[in-house]
Amino acid sequence: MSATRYTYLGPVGTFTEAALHTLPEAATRELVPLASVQAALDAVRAGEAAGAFVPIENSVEGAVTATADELATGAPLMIYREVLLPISFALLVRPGTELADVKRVTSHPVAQPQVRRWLGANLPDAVWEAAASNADGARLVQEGQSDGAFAGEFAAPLYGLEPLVKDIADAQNATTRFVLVGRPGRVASPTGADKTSMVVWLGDNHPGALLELLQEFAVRGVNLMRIESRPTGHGLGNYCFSIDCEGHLTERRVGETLMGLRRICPQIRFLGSYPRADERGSTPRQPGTSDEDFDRAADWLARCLDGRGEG
Ligand SMILES: O=C(O)C(=O)Cc1ccccc1
Repeated sequence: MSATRYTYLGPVGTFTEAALHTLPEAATRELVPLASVQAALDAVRAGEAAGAFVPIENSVEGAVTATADELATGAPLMIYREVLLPISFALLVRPGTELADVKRVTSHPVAQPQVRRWLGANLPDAVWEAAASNADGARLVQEGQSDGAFAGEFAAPLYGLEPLVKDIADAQNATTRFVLVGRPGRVASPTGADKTSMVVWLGDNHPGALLELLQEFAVRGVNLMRIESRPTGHGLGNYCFSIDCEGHLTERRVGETLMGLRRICPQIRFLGSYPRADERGSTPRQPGTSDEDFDRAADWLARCLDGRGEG
């Protein structure tokens, strides 16, 4: 086991690698590119690496399903950090290629919806093929298996390619979220601007089941940041919910929410509390939801037992 090794979605030149380098500790780690999210996570599960850095969510396409599903149902892992990276693509080609020569293009599937309109307008007849990552697409172009790769401009020199078109992004401000994942361990102390992730399974299918789940957050003033349904794989209509909320597990309102979910749901997986990467502060606290409010209520309850519950 290497305590200093981080795996990531490779090969070299992915956006994932660029995002990883924004973490200060990356400078002192052995960074190992692997061919898939699964391989990166499995290396952590096997104890061959201390962390895996992988994409999890995109502001245009939504969940990176390979990551979301692995975290929900694979052997347990936890999220320790997140990084947000604005993404714009360059069309990377072999030197000398002109736009008219580009018949086949490639990218990671999550990138395709971000360049779809550009493709329709500029290369309507080109065939798009999936690559294991955007940098792997660049490698496919280098090897002649494709003519153009949508990837970071920074990947071009790594694969002997040139950016034929730069700044391709159907949606302005497209952002991808990446996470550093490790084996389950101690949750880092709260920073004051934290996020908590979990996966929750609903029990029997009855009217209001999802509402009951959401109420656990609402009554404690916990703001949801993301909720996404994912099929459980056990037949049509069977879903679990991948949820991010504001706050840290050590906050009473968050802890009590998770306990509430634990009581009403057949299964819940805590995925970590970690510093949120966006600079926006938490939404204003609802009255009656601070740690002090919870403590005062607990004190009052104890006093009730002694007949001192008034006031
Ligand atoms: O990191 C990469 O290059 C990837 O292939 C994952 C990805 C896909 C789409 C946008 C950002 C990152």
